[in-house]
Amino acid sequence: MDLQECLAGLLAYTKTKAENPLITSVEMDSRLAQAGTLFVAIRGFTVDGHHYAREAVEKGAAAVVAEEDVHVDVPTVIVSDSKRALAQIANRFYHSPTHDQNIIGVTGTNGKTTTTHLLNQILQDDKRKTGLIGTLYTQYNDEVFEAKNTTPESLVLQRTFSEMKEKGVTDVTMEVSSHALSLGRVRGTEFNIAVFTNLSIDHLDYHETMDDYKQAKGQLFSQLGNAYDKGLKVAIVNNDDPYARYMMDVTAAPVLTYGLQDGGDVRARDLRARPTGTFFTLVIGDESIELNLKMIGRFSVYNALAAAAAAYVSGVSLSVIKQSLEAAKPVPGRFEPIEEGQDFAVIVDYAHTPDSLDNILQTVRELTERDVYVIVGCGGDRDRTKRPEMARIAATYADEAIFTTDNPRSEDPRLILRDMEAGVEGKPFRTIEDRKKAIRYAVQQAKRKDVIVIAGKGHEPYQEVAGTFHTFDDRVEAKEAIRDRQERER
Ligand SMILES: CC(=O)N[C@H]1[C@@H](OP(=O)(O)OP(=O)(O)OC[C@H]2O[C@@H](n3ccc(=O)[nH]c3=O)[C@H](O)[C@@H]2O)O[C@H](CO)[C@@H](O)[C@@H]1O[C@H](C)C(=O)N[C@@H](C)C(=O)N[C@H](CCC(=O)O)C(=O)O
Ligand SMILES: Nc1ncnc2c1ncn2[C@@H]1O[C@H](COP(=O)(O)OP(=O)(O)OP(=O)(O)O)[C@@H](O)[C@H]1O
Ligand SMILES: N[C@H](CCC[C@H](N)C(=O)O)C(=O)O
Ligand SMILES: [Mg+2]
Repeated sequence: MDLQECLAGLLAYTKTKAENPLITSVEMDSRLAQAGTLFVAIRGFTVDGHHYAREAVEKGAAAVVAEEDVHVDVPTVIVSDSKRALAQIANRFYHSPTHDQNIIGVTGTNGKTTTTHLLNQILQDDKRKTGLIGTLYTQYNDEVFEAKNTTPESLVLQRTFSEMKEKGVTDVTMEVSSHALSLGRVRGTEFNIAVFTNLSIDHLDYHETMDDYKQAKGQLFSQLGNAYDKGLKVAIVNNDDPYARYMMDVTAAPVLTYGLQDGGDVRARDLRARPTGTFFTLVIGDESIELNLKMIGRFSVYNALAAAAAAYVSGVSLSVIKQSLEAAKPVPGRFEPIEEGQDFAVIVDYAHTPDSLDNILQTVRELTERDVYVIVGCGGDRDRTKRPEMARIAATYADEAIFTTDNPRSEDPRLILRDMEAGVEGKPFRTIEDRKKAIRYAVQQAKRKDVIVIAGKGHEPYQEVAGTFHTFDDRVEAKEAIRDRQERER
């Protein structure tokens, strides 16, 4: 494709040279530039891509897109917003890959990874060729690719859709983070279905107010638009969430609601929670079917309903939805039980927001009368308002709350712990800064049938401390601690 064709979607720009070179790749990172690359300079949070334009040209870039003249020997296309231009160029360069795929975007504070996994599984069980993009990985065609972000930058995203399309993928389920929406990463992605899970406190370091956070999430629904050029477009909204009304108001697409209260289009009737699973009647319009979920907790029912609703509007039958949800395996690091033959329970979970912690601890409390140990920390360089809240919730539900380090990143772990401790009034807690020791302590103390919840890091295989990623996996640590205890008791 030549430069002019790449630029066809842009309404206004100026060019420093008239030449029209052949473009063989589009890159936003100078380190990836090669002969024939169109390099797009982005002003980032850390550095300014404009400073790397010269390096890109030295590596062979045939043209540059930038917000100002970068004084290089190849044509420079000057635009007012290079990030917006990148999304349009990427979409053009990869031939609008999402135009003829079924694209389902899931947004919300909690439950995106779980819901997308359930939905991807249902679509696979319906014999579709599926793609999955999210926090854990990008997955299609039996291949798994590492994910840097929950929702990748527009360029990577369009490239991924295009590769998926080449491999015959028809249905793509993806997590859409609020960062992605606010930073324009999904511009150019043509969604058929947008799903809203819930909204609660998180990322207030980035969004500053809940209103701003809500508006970012809302963009997925306004982006659905009212155009029917791509066939079906549906907004699927959790009716029981206080922000549901907003998501419905900002979309012109038809809305399907779900929830546990009466009145939702998709709902769970006669819910029965058991330690082994959750039983309910799945009702969609005037159809209904009995469901035995292996997952526990009301929050799991919400995720199952969201996945069922999106599968249903994608044309999957209720019987396939039932079979798939009943067989669903736990998502790595989400309420994942650790079994090493011990006589107490250990659960690793990714709850790193007040709402998610509240949900899982409430679930655990409902299931046991025995002692509950909660090990939790809070991430550094992230929303500080979460810290006292998460500590308060842990201390409220736990018989023994143990505060520890999560990913301190550039912050002093002791100061993060002080922020947490400030949220606890009149309830006992213990602080063990070293996460390994915190896990070992709880494993050592637990009596028969007690429950240990290790929250906040789920699937993460590392601890990020002052710019270094140290190998650390809660699941591995828990197993080792249990084995050591068993060894000692033998
Ligand atoms: C705050 C934020 O969102 N940062 C994202 C941003 O990085 P940045 O702005 O710091 O980029 P930068 O390093 O300043 O680089 C600017 C430009 O210069 C270019 N460059 C840089 C160096 C060089 O030698 N040559 C060069 O060309 C870069 O390629 C880039 O185009 O752009 C990068 C590329 O797309 C992202 O990977 C990165 O996400 C970082 C890793 C991150 O932590 N993001 C978090 C906040 C995030 O987005 N999280 C959400 C999930 C949150 C949730 O739901 O819980 C997510 O979707 O992942
Ligand atoms: N529907 C839900 N409502 C509230 N909490 C939930 C829900 N589903 C899962 N959780 C809790 O939130 C945690 C994170 O779940 P999940 O990874 O599915 O969410 P996410 O939205 O993808 O999170 P992230 O934005 O960090 O990627 C789980 O480990 C669990 O504790
Ligand atoms: N996507 C979330 C993950 C948080 C996970 C938690 N372990 C932490 O480090 O705070 C974030 O980047 O805010
Ligand atoms: Mg996720």
